[in-house]
Amino acid sequence: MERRYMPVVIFLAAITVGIIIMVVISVVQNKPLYQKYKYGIVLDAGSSHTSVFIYEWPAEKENNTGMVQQKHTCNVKGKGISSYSANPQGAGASLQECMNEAKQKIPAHRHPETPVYLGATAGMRLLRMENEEASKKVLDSVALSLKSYPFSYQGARIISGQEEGAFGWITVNYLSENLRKPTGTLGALDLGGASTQITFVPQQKIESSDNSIDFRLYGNNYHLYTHSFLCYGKDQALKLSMGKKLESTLKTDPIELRDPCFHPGYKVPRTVPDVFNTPCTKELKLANENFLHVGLGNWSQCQQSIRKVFNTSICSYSKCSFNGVFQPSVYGDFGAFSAFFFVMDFLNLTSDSLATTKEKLAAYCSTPWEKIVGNHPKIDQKYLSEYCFSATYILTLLEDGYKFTSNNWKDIRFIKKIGDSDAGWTLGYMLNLTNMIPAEAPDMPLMPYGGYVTFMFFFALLILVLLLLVYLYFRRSTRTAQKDII
Ligand SMILES: Nc1ccn([C@@H]2O[C@H](COP(=O)(O)OP(=O)(O)O)[C@@H](O)[C@H]2O)c(=O)n1
Ligand SMILES: [Ca+2]
Repeated sequence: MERRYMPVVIFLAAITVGIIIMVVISVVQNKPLYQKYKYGIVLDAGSSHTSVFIYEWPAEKENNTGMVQQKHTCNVKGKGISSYSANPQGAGASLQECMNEAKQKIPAHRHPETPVYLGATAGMRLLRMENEEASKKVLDSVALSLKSYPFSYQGARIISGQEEGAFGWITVNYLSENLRKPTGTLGALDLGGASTQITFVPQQKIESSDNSIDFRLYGNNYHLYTHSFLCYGKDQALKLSMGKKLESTLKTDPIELRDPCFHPGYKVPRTVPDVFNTPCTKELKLANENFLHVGLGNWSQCQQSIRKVFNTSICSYSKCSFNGVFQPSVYGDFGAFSAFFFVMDFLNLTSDSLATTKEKLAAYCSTPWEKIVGNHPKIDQKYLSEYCFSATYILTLLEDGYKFTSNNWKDIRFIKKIGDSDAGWTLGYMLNLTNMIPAEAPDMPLMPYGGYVTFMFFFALLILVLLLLVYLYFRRSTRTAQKDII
């Protein structure tokens, strides 16, 4: 190589090394430490069963929207904790299997800093109404059990219906990444076994303070309408509805409850206290008698009978849903989860118009019980027998109760999960209690990380090319100058 080229080679090499060092440093300096995850555990102690949710999020990004994800769920075997009122120790013991699983799923060095919350919903609200002492014992028992694990125990309590509704709303909007954008939010419809919640941002004024809840999240104010109807979860609603029918048939002998919400050919002996063993039906008199529950399979009669559990004749506000509860007109899109999803998904009714949904459901309800059992031999007959009632209840609640119409029926999305995380109140509850949703928007870097590295690389490359061009230009002009001199 000619000697005179040496400075150019050294010059280019130095620039190349410089660029490499610059890019490497920017990558190392700004690389998010994705391997550092934090964890949180929430137990959803529902009326029918308890589920344990494990959430995880990258440690450095905990205040960004959409970063917390569901890592694992575990369904506790057996019924909900409220079913242990006669044997409170059993409630705590029932959690052991899932909590041991949580110990396996979360890295041991994170255990002491991992918060554990238990929130009990409508089943425990009902038990507290019925027998406060027993509900305390059950909560003490689950608390004692949770404290025996190496996690950071943060409490076991009965959450209010407003919390249940509002945190369900936060969950679905956090997961859909609606909270930092100017786009609208998603209303939340949650159907449990013992209560049901409706939560959305209304267009009209909220006339009752009980139904109003305000949040400031990521710099935006949200003024939410929420209501939780105790006794209007699908299992308690079935008791309400059967109770009403029983009242009018108890005089007949032999007692036969001819029920349009059950399939033709369905015939099951039951006892009257089975239906009246809840505070939801307490005003109805209790008689220790047996009756035969007989299915008729008539959808429109079923809907008529269900309408009787909604009192729409009283309202002291400008408008009401039912039972004198204020509700502004439903507005915007809604996510309908938990039993709304389970029931409608089982019947393949999640994507039809309201009219088609009714037609299909009417055909399903009138299908003989024998045929239904034949089509689903593996499903527990208790659950299988209730789908006609449950779906008819869902339609009646949404249409007659909440006042959805055939026009805005399509705005209801029946969902189980958003991404990998279940829709439900638990995620919102944890985000709130760990202060993971800041009131003000956190400062964001100018551009996303990947964009930043790419930008740095191409900018450095551009400088290199420019320098090279400048060098070549000067070399040529020097040569021309030298020629001119010669
Ligand atoms: N795979 C599943 C799980 C639950 N479910 C029902 O979903 C409801 C869940 O209610 P829950 O136990 O959360 O009760 P609440 O305390 O929320 O009222 C119950 O009626 C269950 O029977 C279902 O239909 N299918
Ligand atoms: Ca629930």
